[in-house]
Amino acid sequence: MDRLREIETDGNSNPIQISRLALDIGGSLIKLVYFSRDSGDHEDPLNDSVRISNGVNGRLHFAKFETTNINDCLQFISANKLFFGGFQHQENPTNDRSFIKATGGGAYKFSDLFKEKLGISLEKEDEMDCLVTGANFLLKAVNHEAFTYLNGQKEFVQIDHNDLYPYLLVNIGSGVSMIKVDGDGKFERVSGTSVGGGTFWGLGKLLTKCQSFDELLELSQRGNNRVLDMLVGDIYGGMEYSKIGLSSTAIASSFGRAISNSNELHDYKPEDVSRSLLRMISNNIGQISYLNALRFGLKRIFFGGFFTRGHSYTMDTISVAVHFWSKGEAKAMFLRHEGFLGALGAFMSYERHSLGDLMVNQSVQIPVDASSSTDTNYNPLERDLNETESMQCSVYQA
Ligand SMILES: Nc1ncnc2c1ncn2[C@@H]1O[C@H](COP(=O)(O)OP(=O)(O)O)[C@@H](O)[C@H]1O
Ligand SMILES: CC(C)(COP(=O)(O)O)[C@@H](O)C(=O)NCCC(=O)O
Repeated sequence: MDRLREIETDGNSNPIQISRLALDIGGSLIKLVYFSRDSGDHEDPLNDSVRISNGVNGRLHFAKFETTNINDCLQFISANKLFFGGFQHQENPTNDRSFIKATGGGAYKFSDLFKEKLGISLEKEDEMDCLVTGANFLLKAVNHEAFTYLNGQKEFVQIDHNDLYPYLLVNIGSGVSMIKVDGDGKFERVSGTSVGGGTFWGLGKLLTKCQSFDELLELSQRGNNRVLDMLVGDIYGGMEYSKIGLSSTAIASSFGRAISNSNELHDYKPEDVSRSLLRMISNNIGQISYLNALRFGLKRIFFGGFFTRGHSYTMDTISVAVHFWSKGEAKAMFLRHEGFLGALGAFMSYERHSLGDLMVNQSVQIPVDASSSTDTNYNPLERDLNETESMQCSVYQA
């Protein structure tokens, strides 16, 4: 519980003031974004971005919990008094003590629970709207947010604000949503698939008996997909099918090898099962994403959602699929704050609904303590699930 205490004080034991909390309660994970004011001592006189007139300097914090452990999340919010960061209704402050902006299906499902346990109302924001707002904010305001990942090489993408739209946003959460984004608040959900992150975690759990998502991902790193996947060469006697552009090592049928012998599930290593599953789902999402990009002539596809978890094999497979099917025409890009798009969008919706009360400074700096995620060797798997991250920013009176 040290972490809970940590965020109640700054390094000098001054209480940190939390203002504004927003939630994205999804099928698998609850994401929290909240803002804490800097105590004056923390201001950096050399940093313009945290010195905006009327500005309140501070940090945006990010945290997540498994939705099945929602009580831990409630306890976290309560112990840190994060809900005082909600807003009072302007029209009738006595009517409702406070409310918090929340998005995702859980904002509906758990509305009564929040009221009962914390005495706060969840003010619901549309999930797709929040995803787009969060993605646009990150792409425009955060340096080194988007990157490509191919053959183990991570390259940050410089975003040209005047040439950002249109793009395809693919959010891989429990399920997958594909959204054509044409501008701020201008978007259309053009497709989706139920074969997503929940499928990988759910099927993987059943097939490997893994106890956690991280364990399943970690297993995949040690697995070999060729044990279970049927390759073109398996069917064509070691030869390629060059006429239709398939090499002998291309996967002809995911898990197809399991039919060619009398092996039972326990005869396969969980590592190999996890690897084939991750490859199958990532490849499928990459392909469907490309097809949707093709439908609308989009060249840039940004992937968000916590399925990717900054994991090399997942991102590599998605990138290869987009590259292969588009013949190099379309580009897959990933976001460092991958799973927090919806929560950020909900966070930013306070200003829209409170008549321009607050705005987030657009020149967000990545602080030293979050810089591990700009490191090309950054491995989120080495981090604690509920670890809080933060970035320096200003919120100011409009
Ligand atoms: N620690 C974790 N526990 C469970 N699932 C995780 C975890 N980390 C990553 N995931 C993956 O992320 C998916 C959820 O992504 P997210 O964007 O949060 O979607 P949702 O809003 O549906 O919860 C899970 O289905 C799983 O594939
Ligand atoms: C219903 C959802 C928007 C919920 O979002 P999630 O909690 O998965 O992030 C998503 O799971 C989804 O888009 N599913 C795919 C449904 C379909 O288009 O077939």
